[in-house]
Amino acid sequence: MKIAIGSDHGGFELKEIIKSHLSKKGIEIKDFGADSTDSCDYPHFAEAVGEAVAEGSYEKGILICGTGVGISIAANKVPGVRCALVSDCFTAEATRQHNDSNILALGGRVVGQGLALKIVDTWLGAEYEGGRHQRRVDLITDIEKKYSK
Ligand SMILES: O=C[C@H](O)[C@H](O)[C@H](O)COP(=O)(O)O
Repeated sequence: MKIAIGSDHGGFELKEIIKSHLSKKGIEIKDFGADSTDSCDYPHFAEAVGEAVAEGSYEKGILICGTGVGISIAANKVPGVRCALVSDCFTAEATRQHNDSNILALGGRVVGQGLALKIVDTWLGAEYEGGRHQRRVDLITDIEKKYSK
């Protein structure tokens, strides 16, 4: 599995912890930045990771900012991205099973490191269920197409 990851300064420390955690599991990770805790702008990283996932270069993505809100809003502007902001393990599992989310967003100032890693493992390990959920995912895609140029 190839994972694209990105953060702003507010998510930088958690990004490094997640990278280390996933590397130990043998998961291939591409870091799209940021490279430090210097103040920067989360939409750049959301766009880069969003495009990498939407075009299929990476199967899934992980994005982290201070709250996870800004970076998830920005990522969801990229057609094909279904980015879920998650702060509990139930939602981590359900958003894969029901929404086929392809990017996980976390708040580096919200969730502790231990919970964040549990969320990442749960999200990566859960499978999309399809069935009745596919109709709803297709309806999301229809909205996206309606507003695309
Ligand atoms: O949704 C936005 C994110 O939480 C940002 O990480 C946050 O707004 C950055 O704030 P500041 O520039 O005060 O560190």
